[in-house]
Amino acid sequence: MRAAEAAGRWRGELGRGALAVSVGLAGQLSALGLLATSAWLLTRASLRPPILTLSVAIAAVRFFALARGLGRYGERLAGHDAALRVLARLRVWVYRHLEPLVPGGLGGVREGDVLARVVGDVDAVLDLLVGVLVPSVTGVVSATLAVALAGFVLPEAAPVVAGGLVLGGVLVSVGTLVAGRRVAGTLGAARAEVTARVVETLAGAPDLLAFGALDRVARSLSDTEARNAQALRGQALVRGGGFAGWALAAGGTLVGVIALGLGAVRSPGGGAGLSGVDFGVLVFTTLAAFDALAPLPDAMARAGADLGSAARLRALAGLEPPVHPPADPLPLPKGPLGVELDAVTVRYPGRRSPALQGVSLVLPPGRRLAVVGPSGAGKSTLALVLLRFVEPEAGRLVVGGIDAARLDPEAVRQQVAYAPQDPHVFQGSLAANLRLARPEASDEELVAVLVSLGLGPWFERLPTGLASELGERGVRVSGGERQRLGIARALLARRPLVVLDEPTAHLDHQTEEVVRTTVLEATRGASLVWITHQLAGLDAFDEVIALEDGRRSSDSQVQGLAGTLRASRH
Ligand SMILES: Nc1ncnc2c1ncn2[C@@H]1O[C@H](COP(=O)(O)OP(=O)(O)OP(=O)(O)O)[C@@H](O)[C@H]1O
Repeated sequence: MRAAEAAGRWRGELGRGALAVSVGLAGQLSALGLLATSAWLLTRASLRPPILTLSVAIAAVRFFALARGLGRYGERLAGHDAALRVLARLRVWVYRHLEPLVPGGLGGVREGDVLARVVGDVDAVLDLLVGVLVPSVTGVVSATLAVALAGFVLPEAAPVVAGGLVLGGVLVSVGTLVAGRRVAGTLGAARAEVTARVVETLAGAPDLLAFGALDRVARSLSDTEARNAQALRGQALVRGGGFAGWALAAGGTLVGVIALGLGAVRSPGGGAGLSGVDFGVLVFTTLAAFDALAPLPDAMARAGADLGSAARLRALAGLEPPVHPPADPLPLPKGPLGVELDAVTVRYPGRRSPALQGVSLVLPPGRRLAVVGPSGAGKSTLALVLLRFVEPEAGRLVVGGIDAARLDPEAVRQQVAYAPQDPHVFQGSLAANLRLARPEASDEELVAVLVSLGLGPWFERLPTGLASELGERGVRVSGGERQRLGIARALLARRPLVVLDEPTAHLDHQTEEVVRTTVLEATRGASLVWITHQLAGLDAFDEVIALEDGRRSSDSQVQGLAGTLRASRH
Protein backbone atom coordinates (compact mmCIF):
# COMPACT_ATOMS: atom_id res chain seq x y z
CA MET A 1 0.00 0.00 0.00
CA ARG A 2 2.78 2.39 1.01
CA ALA A 3 4.82 1.41 -2.05
CA ALA A 4 1.77 2.09 -4.24
CA GLU A 5 1.29 5.47 -2.58
CA ALA A 6 4.95 6.34 -3.07
CA ALA A 7 4.77 5.25 -6.71
CA GLY A 8 1.73 7.50 -7.15
CA ARG A 9 3.53 10.48 -5.65
CA TRP A 10 6.64 9.92 -7.76
CA ARG A 11 4.79 8.96 -10.95
CA GLY A 12 6.11 11.95 -12.95
CA GLU A 13 9.71 11.33 -11.97
CA LEU A 14 9.43 7.56 -12.54
CA GLY A 15 8.01 8.20 -16.02
CA ARG A 16 10.87 10.56 -16.86
CA GLY A 17 13.39 8.06 -15.46
CA ALA A 18 11.90 5.29 -17.63
CA LEU A 19 12.09 7.62 -20.65
CA ALA A 20 15.77 8.30 -19.88
CA VAL A 21 16.49 4.57 -19.70
CA SER A 22 14.61 3.85 -22.96
CA VAL A 23 16.26 6.68 -24.88
CA GLY A 24 19.67 5.76 -23.42
CA LEU A 25 19.10 2.16 -24.46
CA ALA A 26 18.21 3.27 -27.99
CA GLY A 27 21.50 5.23 -28.03
CA GLN A 28 23.50 2.25 -26.78
CA LEU A 29 21.91 -0.14 -29.27
CA SER A 30 22.64 2.35 -32.03
CA ALA A 31 26.28 2.39 -30.90
CA LEU A 32 26.32 -1.40 -31.13
CA GLY A 33 24.64 -1.26 -34.55
CA LEU A 34 27.10 1.40 -35.67
CA LEU A 35 30.14 -0.69 -34.79
CA ALA A 36 28.72 -3.90 -36.26
CA THR A 37 27.60 -2.31 -39.55
CA SER A 38 30.84 -0.28 -39.83
CA ALA A 39 32.82 -3.48 -39.40
CA TRP A 40 30.73 -5.19 -42.04
CA LEU A 41 31.04 -2.17 -44.37
CA LEU A 42 34.82 -1.83 -43.98
CA THR A 43 35.65 -5.47 -44.48
CA ARG A 44 33.13 -5.84 -47.29
CA ALA A 45 34.38 -2.67 -49.02
CA SER A 46 37.94 -4.01 -48.92
CA LEU A 47 36.80 -6.75 -51.33
CA ARG A 48 35.77 -3.99 -53.80
CA PRO A 49 32.19 -5.18 -54.51
CA PRO A 50 29.83 -3.11 -56.72
CA ILE A 51 29.04 0.08 -54.74
CA LEU A 52 25.29 -0.53 -54.94
CA THR A 53 25.63 -3.64 -52.75
CA LEU A 54 26.99 -1.38 -49.98
CA SER A 55 24.36 1.35 -50.11
CA VAL A 56 22.08 -0.16 -47.45
CA ALA A 57 25.03 -0.54 -45.05
CA ILE A 58 26.16 3.04 -45.78
CA ALA A 59 22.67 4.31 -44.97
CA ALA A 60 22.60 2.14 -41.82
CA VAL A 61 25.94 3.55 -40.64
CA ARG A 62 24.61 7.09 -41.10
CA PHE A 63 21.38 6.20 -39.33
CA PHE A 64 23.11 4.53 -36.37
CA ALA A 65 25.64 7.37 -36.04
CA LEU A 66 22.83 9.91 -35.87
CA ALA A 67 20.68 7.76 -33.57
CA ARG A 68 23.59 7.14 -31.20
CA GLY A 69 24.21 10.89 -30.78
CA LEU A 70 20.52 11.65 -30.40
CA GLY A 71 20.06 8.76 -27.96
CA ARG A 72 22.91 9.92 -25.74
CA TYR A 73 21.68 13.52 -25.84
CA GLY A 74 18.11 12.40 -25.08
CA GLU A 75 19.29 10.24 -22.20
CA ARG A 76 21.13 13.18 -20.62
CA LEU A 77 18.15 15.46 -21.17
CA ALA A 78 15.49 13.12 -19.80
CA GLY A 79 17.79 11.76 -17.06
CA HIS A 80 18.72 15.20 -15.77
CA ASP A 81 15.16 16.43 -16.05
CA ALA A 82 14.00 13.53 -13.86
CA ALA A 83 16.95 13.85 -11.51
CA LEU A 84 16.63 17.62 -11.03
CA ARG A 85 12.98 17.17 -10.14
CA VAL A 86 13.96 14.48 -7.65
CA LEU A 87 16.68 16.83 -6.36
CA ALA A 88 14.21 19.64 -5.68
CA ARG A 89 11.88 17.28 -3.80
CA LEU A 90 14.76 15.70 -1.93
CA ARG A 91 16.03 19.07 -0.68
CA VAL A 92 12.54 19.96 0.54
CA TRP A 93 12.30 16.54 2.21
CA VAL A 94 15.63 17.09 3.99
CA TYR A 95 14.56 20.60 5.01
CA ARG A 96 11.25 19.32 6.38
CA HIS A 97 13.12 16.82 8.53
CA LEU A 98 15.54 19.47 9.72
CA GLU A 99 12.93 22.05 10.61
CA PRO A 100 11.52 20.42 13.77
CA LEU A 101 15.06 19.70 14.99
CA VAL A 102 16.29 23.29 14.79
CA PRO A 103 15.19 24.58 18.22
CA GLY A 104 16.83 21.58 19.90
CA GLY A 105 20.11 22.27 18.10
CA LEU A 106 19.86 19.96 15.04
CA GLY A 107 20.14 16.85 17.16
CA GLY A 108 23.83 17.44 17.80
CA VAL A 109 24.74 17.62 14.08
CA ARG A 110 27.01 20.59 13.34
CA GLU A 111 25.73 23.34 11.05
CA GLY A 112 28.50 22.83 8.50
CA ASP A 113 27.78 19.11 8.45
CA VAL A 114 24.13 19.87 7.74
CA LEU A 115 25.23 22.18 4.94
CA ALA A 116 27.37 19.37 3.50
CA ARG A 117 24.41 17.00 3.67
CA VAL A 118 21.89 19.35 2.15
CA VAL A 119 24.21 20.29 -0.73
CA GLY A 120 26.76 17.51 -1.28
CA ASP A 121 24.86 14.43 -0.20
CA VAL A 122 21.72 15.39 -2.07
CA ASP A 123 23.85 15.94 -5.22
CA ALA A 124 25.43 12.53 -4.66
CA VAL A 125 22.01 10.91 -4.56
CA LEU A 126 21.33 12.64 -7.88
CA ASP A 127 24.52 11.07 -9.29
CA LEU A 128 23.23 7.71 -8.13
CA LEU A 129 20.27 8.14 -10.48
CA VAL A 130 21.89 9.82 -13.49
CA GLY A 131 25.46 8.57 -13.30
CA VAL A 132 24.94 5.05 -11.95
CA LEU A 133 21.44 3.69 -12.43
CA VAL A 134 20.71 4.75 -16.02
CA PRO A 135 24.13 3.76 -17.52
CA SER A 136 24.06 0.47 -15.59
CA VAL A 137 20.68 -0.56 -16.97
CA THR A 138 21.43 0.52 -20.55
CA GLY A 139 24.96 -0.94 -20.39
CA VAL A 140 23.89 -4.36 -19.15
CA VAL A 141 21.06 -4.67 -21.71
CA SER A 142 23.18 -3.66 -24.70
CA ALA A 143 26.15 -5.80 -23.58
CA THR A 144 23.80 -8.79 -23.40
CA LEU A 145 22.60 -8.09 -26.94
CA ALA A 146 26.21 -7.75 -28.09
CA VAL A 147 26.95 -11.20 -26.65
CA ALA A 148 23.94 -12.59 -28.51
CA LEU A 149 25.19 -10.98 -31.75
CA ALA A 150 28.70 -12.36 -31.23
CA GLY A 151 27.18 -15.80 -30.61
CA PHE A 152 25.16 -15.49 -33.80
CA VAL A 153 28.33 -14.81 -35.80
CA LEU A 154 30.48 -17.42 -34.04
CA PRO A 155 28.78 -19.51 -31.31
CA GLU A 156 32.10 -20.38 -29.58
CA ALA A 157 32.83 -16.66 -29.15
CA ALA A 158 29.72 -16.02 -27.05
CA PRO A 159 30.98 -17.65 -23.80
CA VAL A 160 34.37 -15.91 -24.22
CA VAL A 161 32.77 -12.47 -24.62
CA ALA A 162 30.25 -13.19 -21.84
CA GLY A 163 33.03 -14.42 -19.53
CA GLY A 164 35.14 -11.34 -20.25
CA LEU A 165 32.17 -9.08 -19.58
CA VAL A 166 31.35 -10.80 -16.31
CA LEU A 167 34.97 -10.45 -15.27
CA GLY A 168 35.59 -6.90 -16.53
CA GLY A 169 32.13 -5.49 -16.12
CA VAL A 170 30.42 -7.29 -13.27
CA LEU A 171 33.23 -8.51 -11.00
CA VAL A 172 35.36 -5.37 -11.37
CA SER A 173 32.24 -3.27 -10.74
CA VAL A 174 31.39 -5.23 -7.61
CA GLY A 175 35.01 -4.79 -6.48
CA THR A 176 34.96 -1.04 -7.06
CA LEU A 177 31.56 -0.81 -5.37
CA VAL A 178 32.84 -2.59 -2.24
CA ALA A 179 36.12 -0.66 -2.17
CA GLY A 180 34.27 2.55 -3.01
CA ARG A 181 31.91 1.99 -0.06
CA ARG A 182 34.90 1.59 2.23
CA VAL A 183 36.60 4.86 1.20
CA ALA A 184 33.23 6.61 0.99
CA GLY A 185 32.82 6.50 4.76
CA THR A 186 36.15 8.27 5.32
CA LEU A 187 35.56 10.63 2.43
CA GLY A 188 32.08 11.67 3.55
CA ALA A 189 33.21 12.20 7.13
CA ALA A 190 36.30 14.15 6.01
CA ARG A 191 34.27 16.34 3.66
CA ALA A 192 31.65 17.05 6.34
CA GLU A 193 34.42 17.89 8.81
CA VAL A 194 36.03 20.33 6.35
CA THR A 195 32.70 22.10 5.68
CA ALA A 196 31.82 22.22 9.38
CA ARG A 197 35.21 23.69 10.25
CA VAL A 198 35.13 26.27 7.45
CA VAL A 199 31.65 27.40 8.54
CA GLU A 200 32.76 27.64 12.18
CA THR A 201 35.99 29.44 11.29
CA LEU A 202 34.17 32.00 9.16
CA ALA A 203 31.54 32.60 11.86
CA GLY A 204 34.15 32.94 14.59
CA ALA A 205 36.80 34.76 12.52
CA PRO A 206 36.64 38.05 14.52
CA ASP A 207 37.19 36.19 17.83
CA LEU A 208 39.96 34.08 16.33
CA LEU A 209 41.67 37.17 14.89
CA ALA A 210 41.31 39.07 18.15
CA PHE A 211 43.05 36.29 20.09
CA GLY A 212 45.61 35.59 17.37
CA ALA A 213 44.28 32.04 17.13
CA LEU A 214 43.58 32.09 13.40
CA ASP A 215 46.93 30.46 12.50
CA ARG A 216 46.31 27.56 14.87
CA VAL A 217 42.82 27.05 13.52
CA ALA A 218 44.13 27.32 9.94
CA ARG A 219 46.74 24.63 10.72
CA SER A 220 44.15 22.24 12.11
CA LEU A 221 41.91 23.05 9.12
CA SER A 222 44.74 22.10 6.79
CA ASP A 223 45.19 18.82 8.75
CA THR A 224 41.51 18.09 8.17
CA GLU A 225 41.94 19.03 4.52
CA ALA A 226 44.90 16.62 4.31
CA ARG A 227 42.68 13.81 5.61
CA ASN A 228 40.10 14.78 3.00
CA ALA A 229 42.78 14.72 0.27
CA GLN A 230 43.94 11.29 1.44
CA ALA A 231 40.38 9.99 1.25
CA LEU A 232 40.08 11.51 -2.25
CA ARG A 233 43.30 9.78 -3.29
CA GLY A 234 41.82 6.52 -2.01
CA GLN A 235 38.74 7.08 -4.13
CA ALA A 236 40.85 7.94 -7.20
CA LEU A 237 42.81 4.71 -6.65
CA VAL A 238 39.61 2.68 -6.57
CA ARG A 239 38.35 4.38 -9.73
CA GLY A 240 41.70 3.93 -11.49
CA GLY A 241 41.87 0.30 -10.36
CA GLY A 242 38.38 -0.31 -11.67
CA PHE A 243 39.25 1.18 -15.06
CA ALA A 244 42.47 -0.87 -15.25
CA GLY A 245 40.53 -4.07 -14.44
CA TRP A 246 38.01 -3.26 -17.14
CA ALA A 247 40.73 -2.47 -19.72
CA LEU A 248 42.58 -5.71 -18.92
CA ALA A 249 39.42 -7.79 -19.23
CA ALA A 250 38.50 -6.02 -22.48
CA GLY A 251 41.98 -6.51 -23.95
CA GLY A 252 42.15 -10.16 -22.85
CA THR A 253 38.71 -10.94 -24.24
CA LEU A 254 39.52 -9.23 -27.53
CA VAL A 255 42.69 -11.29 -27.92
CA GLY A 256 40.71 -14.45 -27.12
CA VAL A 257 37.97 -13.57 -29.61
CA ILE A 258 40.52 -12.71 -32.33
CA ALA A 259 42.30 -16.01 -31.71
CA LEU A 260 39.01 -17.94 -31.90
CA GLY A 261 37.91 -15.99 -34.96
CA LEU A 262 41.20 -16.51 -36.78
CA GLY A 263 40.97 -20.24 -36.06
CA ALA A 264 37.46 -20.29 -37.49
CA VAL A 265 38.45 -18.30 -40.59
CA ARG A 266 41.38 -20.55 -41.27
CA SER A 267 39.39 -23.77 -41.02
CA PRO A 268 39.06 -25.22 -44.49
CA GLY A 269 35.69 -24.63 -46.27
CA GLY A 270 32.46 -26.11 -44.89
CA GLY A 271 29.58 -24.43 -43.02
CA ALA A 272 31.67 -23.70 -39.93
CA GLY A 273 34.02 -21.37 -41.76
CA LEU A 274 33.97 -17.72 -40.81
CA SER A 275 34.13 -15.15 -43.64
CA GLY A 276 36.47 -12.15 -43.30
CA VAL A 277 33.42 -9.90 -43.06
CA ASP A 278 31.96 -11.95 -40.19
CA PHE A 279 35.31 -11.85 -38.46
CA GLY A 280 35.34 -8.04 -38.62
CA VAL A 281 31.77 -7.89 -37.27
CA LEU A 282 32.73 -10.25 -34.44
CA VAL A 283 35.72 -8.16 -33.34
CA PHE A 284 33.82 -4.88 -33.47
CA THR A 285 30.83 -6.39 -31.64
CA THR A 286 33.16 -7.45 -28.84
CA LEU A 287 34.48 -3.91 -28.67
CA ALA A 288 30.92 -2.58 -28.58
CA ALA A 289 30.01 -4.91 -25.72
CA PHE A 290 32.86 -3.59 -23.59
CA ASP A 291 32.15 -0.05 -24.67
CA ALA A 292 28.61 -0.43 -23.30
CA LEU A 293 29.95 -1.49 -19.90
CA ALA A 294 32.85 1.00 -19.86
CA PRO A 295 31.14 3.50 -17.49
CA LEU A 296 30.26 0.74 -14.99
CA PRO A 297 33.44 0.32 -12.85
CA ASP A 298 33.78 4.08 -12.40
CA ALA A 299 30.05 4.50 -11.78
CA MET A 300 30.19 1.74 -9.16
CA ALA A 301 33.17 3.36 -7.42
CA ARG A 302 31.10 6.56 -7.20
CA ALA A 303 28.03 4.53 -6.21
CA GLY A 304 29.94 3.50 -3.09
CA ALA A 305 30.27 7.15 -2.08
CA ASP A 306 26.75 7.94 -3.28
CA LEU A 307 25.25 5.17 -1.14
CA GLY A 308 27.17 6.59 1.82
CA SER A 309 25.56 9.95 1.12
CA ALA A 310 22.12 8.35 0.91
CA ALA A 311 22.76 6.66 4.28
CA ARG A 312 23.78 10.00 5.84
CA LEU A 313 20.58 11.61 4.56
CA ARG A 314 18.54 8.71 5.96
CA ALA A 315 20.30 9.15 9.31
CA LEU A 316 19.41 12.84 9.28
CA ALA A 317 15.79 12.00 8.55
CA GLY A 318 15.86 9.48 11.39
CA LEU A 319 16.81 12.07 14.03
CA GLU A 320 14.08 12.40 16.59
CA PRO A 321 12.51 15.87 16.75
CA PRO A 322 12.16 17.14 20.32
CA VAL A 323 8.40 17.57 19.98
CA HIS A 324 6.08 15.12 18.19
CA PRO A 325 2.67 16.31 16.98
CA PRO A 326 -0.14 14.08 18.31
CA ALA A 327 -1.79 11.69 15.86
CA ASP A 328 -5.20 13.28 16.39
CA PRO A 329 -4.73 16.86 17.63
CA LEU A 330 -7.54 18.70 19.38
CA PRO A 331 -8.52 22.14 18.08
CA LEU A 332 -7.42 25.15 20.12
CA PRO A 333 -10.37 26.87 21.82
CA LYS A 334 -11.30 30.27 20.37
CA GLY A 335 -10.93 33.49 22.33
CA PRO A 336 -8.27 34.69 24.79
CA LEU A 337 -5.85 31.96 25.80
CA GLY A 338 -4.66 31.23 29.29
CA VAL A 339 -1.40 29.30 29.63
CA GLU A 340 -0.25 27.19 32.53
CA LEU A 341 2.91 25.27 33.42
CA ASP A 342 2.25 22.39 35.75
CA ALA A 343 5.42 21.12 37.50
CA VAL A 344 7.39 21.21 34.25
CA THR A 345 10.81 19.56 34.12
CA VAL A 346 13.00 19.86 31.01
CA ARG A 347 16.27 18.07 30.43
CA TYR A 348 18.35 18.61 27.29
CA PRO A 349 19.77 15.48 25.63
CA GLY A 350 23.13 14.56 27.12
CA ARG A 351 22.64 16.80 30.18
CA ARG A 352 22.59 15.29 33.66
CA SER A 353 20.86 18.11 35.47
CA PRO A 354 17.56 19.44 34.17
CA ALA A 355 17.37 22.98 32.75
CA LEU A 356 13.94 23.40 34.38
CA GLN A 357 12.78 21.44 37.42
CA GLY A 358 9.17 21.24 38.58
CA VAL A 359 8.34 24.77 37.44
CA SER A 360 4.69 25.78 37.76
CA LEU A 361 3.07 29.05 36.82
CA VAL A 362 -0.31 30.33 35.74
CA LEU A 363 -0.63 32.94 33.04
CA PRO A 364 -4.27 34.01 32.64
CA PRO A 365 -5.19 35.92 29.44
CA GLY A 366 -3.78 39.46 29.47
CA ARG A 367 -1.32 38.83 32.34
CA ARG A 368 2.09 40.66 32.27
CA LEU A 369 4.75 38.40 33.69
CA ALA A 370 8.44 39.20 34.17
CA VAL A 371 10.88 36.30 34.57
CA VAL A 372 14.19 37.13 36.22
CA GLY A 373 17.14 35.00 37.20
CA PRO A 374 20.87 34.65 36.74
CA SER A 375 22.50 33.34 33.59
CA GLY A 376 21.82 29.64 33.00
CA ALA A 377 18.80 29.66 35.37
CA GLY A 378 16.51 28.25 32.65
CA LYS A 379 14.71 31.42 31.51
CA SER A 380 15.18 30.82 27.78
CA THR A 381 14.18 27.19 28.29
CA LEU A 382 10.92 28.42 29.79
CA ALA A 383 10.31 30.43 26.60
CA LEU A 384 11.06 27.32 24.49
CA VAL A 385 8.52 25.32 26.51
CA LEU A 386 5.86 27.96 25.79
CA LEU A 387 6.73 27.77 22.09
CA ARG A 388 6.56 23.96 22.07
CA PHE A 389 10.19 23.83 20.91
CA VAL A 390 11.12 21.46 23.73
CA GLU A 391 9.05 18.68 25.28
CA PRO A 392 8.87 18.54 29.08
CA GLU A 393 10.31 15.36 30.54
CA ALA A 394 7.74 15.61 33.34
CA GLY A 395 4.82 17.91 34.06
CA ARG A 396 2.75 19.56 31.35
CA LEU A 397 2.07 22.74 29.49
CA VAL A 398 -1.62 23.62 29.37
CA VAL A 399 -2.85 26.00 26.64
CA GLY A 400 -6.43 27.21 26.65
CA GLY A 401 -7.26 24.55 29.26
CA ILE A 402 -5.95 21.69 27.07
CA ASP A 403 -2.78 19.68 27.65
CA ALA A 404 -0.42 20.96 24.92
CA ALA A 405 0.65 17.37 24.19
CA ARG A 406 -2.82 16.91 22.66
CA LEU A 407 -2.52 20.03 20.48
CA ASP A 408 -0.70 20.51 17.21
CA PRO A 409 2.60 22.23 18.23
CA GLU A 410 2.37 24.43 15.12
CA ALA A 411 -1.10 25.63 16.22
CA VAL A 412 0.30 26.54 19.65
CA ARG A 413 3.22 28.39 18.01
CA GLN A 414 0.73 30.37 15.93
CA GLN A 415 -0.54 31.87 19.19
CA VAL A 416 2.88 33.02 20.35
CA ALA A 417 4.88 36.05 19.16
CA TYR A 418 8.48 35.41 20.10
CA ALA A 419 11.61 37.53 20.00
CA PRO A 420 14.69 35.41 20.78
CA GLN A 421 17.77 36.70 22.58
CA ASP A 422 19.62 37.10 19.32
CA PRO A 423 17.12 37.58 16.49
CA HIS A 424 18.30 36.85 12.98
CA VAL A 425 18.43 39.55 10.32
CA PHE A 426 17.81 37.96 6.94
CA GLN A 427 19.38 39.00 3.67
CA GLY A 428 16.66 41.20 2.18
CA SER A 429 14.91 44.53 2.61
CA LEU A 430 13.99 45.97 6.00
CA ALA A 431 10.32 45.66 5.00
CA ALA A 432 10.72 41.96 4.13
CA ASN A 433 12.50 41.36 7.41
CA LEU A 434 9.61 42.89 9.35
CA ARG A 435 6.83 41.37 7.25
CA LEU A 436 8.03 37.91 8.22
CA ALA A 437 5.75 38.42 11.20
CA ARG A 438 2.75 39.82 9.32
CA PRO A 439 2.95 39.90 5.52
CA GLU A 440 -0.09 42.20 5.22
CA ALA A 441 1.31 44.96 7.48
CA SER A 442 1.25 48.38 5.77
CA ASP A 443 4.39 50.53 5.31
CA GLU A 444 2.95 53.02 7.84
CA GLU A 445 2.59 50.28 10.45
CA LEU A 446 6.17 49.14 9.87
CA VAL A 447 7.55 52.64 10.27
CA ALA A 448 5.35 53.33 13.32
CA VAL A 449 6.59 50.23 15.17
CA LEU A 450 10.23 51.13 14.40
CA VAL A 451 9.76 54.67 15.68
CA SER A 452 7.96 53.44 18.81
CA LEU A 453 10.98 51.27 19.65
CA GLY A 454 13.39 54.20 19.36
CA LEU A 455 14.63 53.17 15.91
CA GLY A 456 13.35 56.41 14.27
CA PRO A 457 16.77 58.10 13.88
CA TRP A 458 18.29 54.82 12.59
CA PHE A 459 15.49 54.48 10.06
CA GLU A 460 16.00 58.09 8.90
CA ARG A 461 19.64 57.33 8.14
CA LEU A 462 18.89 54.28 5.97
CA PRO A 463 19.68 54.80 2.26
CA THR A 464 16.29 53.76 0.86
CA GLY A 465 13.98 53.56 3.88
CA LEU A 466 11.98 50.34 4.13
CA ALA A 467 13.50 49.09 0.88
CA SER A 468 17.03 49.25 2.33
CA GLU A 469 18.83 45.94 2.11
CA LEU A 470 19.90 44.43 5.42
CA GLY A 471 22.09 41.45 6.15
CA GLU A 472 25.53 40.44 4.93
CA ARG A 473 25.38 42.32 1.66
CA GLY A 474 23.41 45.29 2.96
CA VAL A 475 23.28 47.64 5.93
CA ARG A 476 25.04 46.18 8.96
CA VAL A 477 22.79 46.14 12.02
CA SER A 478 24.13 46.59 15.55
CA GLY A 479 23.22 44.23 18.42
CA GLY A 480 20.71 46.67 19.94
CA GLU A 481 19.15 47.44 16.56
CA ARG A 482 18.82 43.78 15.72
CA GLN A 483 17.19 43.08 19.06
CA ARG A 484 14.64 45.81 18.47
CA LEU A 485 13.94 44.49 14.94
CA GLY A 486 13.12 41.19 16.66
CA ILE A 487 10.79 42.94 19.10
CA ALA A 488 9.20 44.86 16.19
CA ARG A 489 8.38 41.52 14.52
CA ALA A 490 6.85 40.21 17.75
CA LEU A 491 4.67 43.32 18.09
CA LEU A 492 3.61 43.26 14.44
CA ALA A 493 2.52 39.62 14.72
CA ARG A 494 -0.37 40.59 17.08
CA ARG A 495 -0.65 37.25 18.84
CA PRO A 496 -2.34 36.50 22.18
CA LEU A 497 0.92 35.53 23.91
CA VAL A 498 4.08 37.60 23.50
CA VAL A 499 7.36 36.09 24.72
CA LEU A 500 10.43 38.33 24.68
CA ASP A 501 13.77 36.83 25.70
CA GLU A 502 16.18 39.45 27.08
CA PRO A 503 14.63 42.18 24.90
CA THR A 504 16.73 44.97 26.38
CA ALA A 505 20.06 43.23 27.02
CA HIS A 506 21.95 45.35 24.47
CA LEU A 507 20.23 48.66 25.24
CA ASP A 508 21.18 51.72 27.29
CA HIS A 509 18.93 52.70 30.23
CA GLN A 510 17.02 55.34 28.34
CA THR A 511 16.26 53.16 25.29
CA GLU A 512 15.44 50.25 27.58
CA GLU A 513 12.74 52.35 29.18
CA VAL A 514 11.34 53.42 25.81
CA VAL A 515 11.20 49.79 24.64
CA ARG A 516 9.62 48.53 27.87
CA THR A 517 6.94 51.22 27.86
CA THR A 518 6.20 50.60 24.16
CA VAL A 519 5.94 46.85 24.60
CA LEU A 520 3.65 47.14 27.63
CA GLU A 521 1.45 49.57 25.74
CA ALA A 522 1.44 47.72 22.40
CA THR A 523 0.67 44.31 23.93
CA ARG A 524 -2.21 45.53 26.09
CA GLY A 525 -4.81 42.77 26.15
CA ALA A 526 -2.27 40.07 25.28
CA SER A 527 -0.32 37.98 27.77
CA LEU A 528 3.32 38.97 28.02
CA VAL A 529 6.34 37.01 29.23
CA TRP A 530 9.29 39.39 29.62
CA ILE A 531 12.53 37.54 30.34
CA THR A 532 15.25 39.74 31.73
CA HIS A 533 18.33 40.25 33.86
CA GLN A 534 17.46 43.87 34.44
CA LEU A 535 15.35 44.85 37.38
CA ALA A 536 14.44 48.41 36.46
CA GLY A 537 10.76 48.99 35.75
CA LEU A 538 9.57 45.56 36.93
CA ASP A 539 6.85 47.22 39.01
CA ALA A 540 4.94 47.77 35.76
CA PHE A 541 4.35 44.01 35.54
CA ASP A 542 1.47 42.10 37.17
CA GLU A 543 3.81 39.43 38.45
CA VAL A 544 7.54 38.81 38.74
CA ILE A 545 8.89 35.29 39.10
CA ALA A 546 12.50 34.27 39.61
CA LEU A 547 14.31 31.17 38.40
CA GLU A 548 17.49 29.82 39.88
CA ASP A 549 19.18 26.58 38.81
CA GLY A 550 16.06 25.63 36.88
CA ARG A 551 13.77 25.96 39.90
CA ARG A 552 11.24 28.62 40.60
CA SER A 553 12.23 30.62 43.68
CA SER A 554 9.55 31.10 46.29
CA ASP A 555 7.91 34.52 46.26
CA SER A 556 9.80 35.55 49.39
CA GLN A 557 13.07 34.59 47.71
CA VAL A 558 12.26 36.79 44.71
CA GLN A 559 13.00 39.88 46.73
CA GLY A 560 16.34 38.44 47.88
CA LEU A 561 17.31 37.44 44.36
CA ALA A 562 16.38 40.90 43.17
CA GLY A 563 18.86 42.27 45.67
CA THR A 564 21.60 39.93 44.40
CA LEU A 565 20.97 40.85 40.77
CA ARG A 566 20.96 44.55 41.63
CA ALA A 567 24.23 44.15 43.47
CA SER A 568 25.81 42.23 40.58
CA ARG A 569 24.87 45.04 38.20
CA HIS A 570 26.76 47.68 40.17
N1 LIG B 1 20.22 23.12 23.48
C1 LIG B 1 20.75 22.87 24.69
N2 LIG B 1 21.37 21.70 24.92
C2 LIG B 1 21.88 21.41 26.12
N3 LIG B 1 21.85 22.24 27.18
C3 LIG B 1 21.26 23.44 27.02
C4 LIG B 1 20.69 23.81 25.77
N4 LIG B 1 20.17 25.06 25.91
C5 LIG B 1 20.41 25.44 27.19
N5 LIG B 1 21.06 24.46 27.85
C6 LIG B 1 21.47 24.48 29.27
O1 LIG B 1 20.30 24.62 30.06
C7 LIG B 1 20.52 25.51 31.13
C8 LIG B 1 19.51 26.65 31.09
O2 LIG B 1 19.77 27.40 29.93
P1 LIG B 1 18.88 28.67 29.53
O3 LIG B 1 19.37 29.14 28.19
O4 LIG B 1 17.47 28.31 29.63
O5 LIG B 1 19.26 29.71 30.66
P2 LIG B 1 18.98 31.27 30.75
O6 LIG B 1 18.46 31.52 32.10
O7 LIG B 1 18.14 31.72 29.60
O8 LIG B 1 20.46 31.85 30.59
P3 LIG B 1 20.91 33.27 29.98
O9 LIG B 1 20.34 34.32 30.89
O10 LIG B 1 22.40 33.21 30.07
O11 LIG B 1 20.38 33.31 28.60
C9 LIG B 1 21.95 25.96 31.01
O12 LIG B 1 22.72 25.18 31.89
C10 LIG B 1 22.33 25.68 29.57
O13 LIG B 1 23.69 25.37 29.45
